[in-house]
Amino acid sequence: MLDKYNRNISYLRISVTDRCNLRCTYCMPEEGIDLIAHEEMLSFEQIINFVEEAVKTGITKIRLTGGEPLVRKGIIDLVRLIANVQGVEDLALTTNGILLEKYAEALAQAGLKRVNISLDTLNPAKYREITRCGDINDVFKGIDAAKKAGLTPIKINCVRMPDSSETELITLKEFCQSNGLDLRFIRQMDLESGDFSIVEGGEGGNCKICNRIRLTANGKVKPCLFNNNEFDIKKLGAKDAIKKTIESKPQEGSQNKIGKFYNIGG
Ligand SMILES: Nc1nc2c(ncn2[C@@H]2O[C@H](COP(=O)(O)OP(=O)(O)OP(=O)(O)O)[C@@H](O)[C@H]2O)c(=O)[nH]1
Ligand SMILES: C[S@@+](CC[C@H](N)C(=O)[O-])C[C@H]1O[C@@H](n2cnc3c(N)ncnc32)[C@H](O)[C@@H]1O
Ligand code: SF4
Ligand code: SF4
Repeated sequence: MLDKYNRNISYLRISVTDRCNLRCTYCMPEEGIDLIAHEEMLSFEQIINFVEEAVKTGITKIRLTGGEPLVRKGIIDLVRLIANVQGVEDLALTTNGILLEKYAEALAQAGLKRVNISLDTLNPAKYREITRCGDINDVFKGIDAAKKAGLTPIKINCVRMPDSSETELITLKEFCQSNGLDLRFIRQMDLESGDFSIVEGGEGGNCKICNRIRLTANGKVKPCLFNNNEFDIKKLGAKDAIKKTIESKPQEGSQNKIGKFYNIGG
């Protein structure tokens, strides 16, 4: 469906959970977050119903994200259900990679096409510092498993932090080149100030061609990462919520406070 600026809204990001097995310093506080209550989380049935309605309005590309999508119970079944919805052409997932070794093959079998993996450094100690608890070897094993399962092309998302050294980033670049991975640097966004001037990140940073909407884990549809507008599918129904979301999609990102990434499927 075209929005009022003639952009073709074809990309849906679904946050399947706000839970995560890491605590990246730029994303969430060490003590964790106020979690969405279990009974508030969308069921698979509600998600599939939403996807079916979304496809009718022209969505063809779906990305599962979170939180960490691989900690959602039954994620393989959810992938299979979404992959089977007619009209879904590209089904991808963004992950920290920790659980990929365990799930990559099953995800591919279920119909997932590709993964983007977050990795900000190759230094194990720095990795643990950034994620507060992660073992980088799990990510390496996850990358290998994703390659073997054919979840390609694999994009590596690296958030550039003020203290990222050039040497460190060059090492990561070389690692990606020699392993057939596409590396993308993402500028760290200030989640508190919502400073829009630092927005970057794939095509996501270009509002003029922005083609996406997002669904939160508790059923709010959002037109923009930087806009507080949201439409509740539990109140409005999926069809109406999608329509209202597309109608309200801003051309430029709003200056409002950015929502928390783990909540809105950053
Ligand atoms: N400005 C803006 N940035 C976004 C948006 N969505 C994601 N990003 C940024 O893009 C980064 C990478 O997101 P991914 O989950 O890998 O998704 P993607 O870039 O759409 O993935 P591809 O389809 O593979 O290009 C995120 O970490 C954010 O920094 C958005 O809607 N707006
Ligand atoms: C919120 S995570 C969800 C998916 C998964 N847990 C992961 O880390 O890939 C999606 C992306 O958002 C990025 N991200 C989180 N907080 C950010 C911030 N403050 N600025 C820029 N990117 C951020 C992460 O690096 C990751 O690539
Ligand atoms: S960036 Fe991803 S892995 Fe890191 S805390 Fe946020 S949701 Fe978890
Ligand atoms: S800031 Fe909003 S309008 Fe701009 S690219 Fe991101 S989601 Fe689209």
